[in-house]
Amino acid sequence: MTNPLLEKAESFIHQYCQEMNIGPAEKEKRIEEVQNSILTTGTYSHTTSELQFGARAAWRNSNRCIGRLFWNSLQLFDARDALSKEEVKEALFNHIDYATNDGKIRSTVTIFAPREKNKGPIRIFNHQLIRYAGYVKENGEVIGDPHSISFTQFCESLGWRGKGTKYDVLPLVVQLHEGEPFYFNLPPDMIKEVVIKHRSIPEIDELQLKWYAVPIISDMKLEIGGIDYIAAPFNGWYMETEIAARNFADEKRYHELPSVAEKMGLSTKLASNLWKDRAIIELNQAVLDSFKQAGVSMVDHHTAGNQFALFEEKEALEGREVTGDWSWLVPPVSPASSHIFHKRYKNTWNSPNFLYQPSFIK
Ligand code: HEM
Ligand SMILES: N=C(Nc1cccc(CNC[C@@H]2CCCN2)c1)c1cccs1
Repeated sequence: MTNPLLEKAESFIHQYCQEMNIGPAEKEKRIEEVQNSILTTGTYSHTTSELQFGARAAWRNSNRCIGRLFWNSLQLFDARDALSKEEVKEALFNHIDYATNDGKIRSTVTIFAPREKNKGPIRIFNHQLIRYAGYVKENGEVIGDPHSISFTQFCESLGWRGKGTKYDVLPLVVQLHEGEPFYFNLPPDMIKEVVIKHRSIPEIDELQLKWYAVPIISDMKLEIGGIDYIAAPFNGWYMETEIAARNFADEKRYHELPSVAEKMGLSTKLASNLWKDRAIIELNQAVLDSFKQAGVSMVDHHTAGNQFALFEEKEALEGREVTGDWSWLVPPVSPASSHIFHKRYKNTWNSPNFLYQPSFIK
């Protein structure tokens, strides 16, 4: 009778030992340790070194990520012993502080305890550690980020109240061992934000747009060698198109293109005026300039594409095939100007990896 966890564990240890140049004797010893643990306790625990390699390999295997060139420089915080509210809060604050690094962003992952037997582990309910609230007013008007409406309502059901502005930072919501979810606000001075201004179109500044500096995904599961780390927040830095061509531009997000076009003095009457395209380009330019001016790390979509090409070359030298999800890898601005557009990628899913997990909101 094959034990699925045993197979995944052995396969991961083989990969770890191969890539870390660990000899056969030490490998066999570790394999035996893991086998015994699984057979006696039903699970096993990673060494910190295995955890660090596993998280880096998971980033390297993330098919939808254009930023993978730097996979081997991911910083790990091992928070598997953080089991109380205070310790979890401390670990999350430490992540935000360390990653932000006053704007010189450091790619970081914090890994909390995995599911142990029946003890449900820690679960973070936020999509990202820093995210703006979304509200629907009586008259149906939406304030803030529409993408956050349901989570904002959930926070309010826990007793949280926002100011009701366009940029209210949501609280962190955590559940410990299947207990009642609890929330806590982030100290405002911990959250770095960038006000968006344009170098040569000052009218755009009048829109008073801003965005937070560090994207920290907190709702994905990190799977390593058959172990599911369901709380493993990770961050990199933004590619400008994410903010300027999606978060601000999508009709179902901040829907700012008509206002940007109007500030630019463009007529929005005819689609063939390409007013949307002109607005998107100037918004991308403003986001890039503002982040640079603020000393906050960010990559433009051309540089990111070139870095991805380098990643592909390096992987080929290592004898690894790059897997990818073309539809996510191509940037949403000038896609055909990127080499990615003209290539195909196998979208096979390798382990370790980051995966979606069922959202908690009922
Ligand atoms: C260092 C700078 C980084 C940049 C510029 C970058 C860029 C991106 C972009 C633009 C996306 C598409 C997001 C979207 O369209 O919503 C993405 C997806 C992704 N990235 Fe990266 N990334 C970086 C670092 C990281 C790190 C450190 C990790 C994990 C350790 C990571 C894991 C992922 C994953 C798992 C996805 C897919 C998310 C999903 O399926 O929803 N990335 N990345
Ligand atoms: N630059 C980043 N962007 C990013 C990466 C993964 C996932 C996401 C969020 N994707 C979902 C959003 C929300 C709707 C459509 N896009 C953003 C990073 C976030 C964390 C590490 S890198």
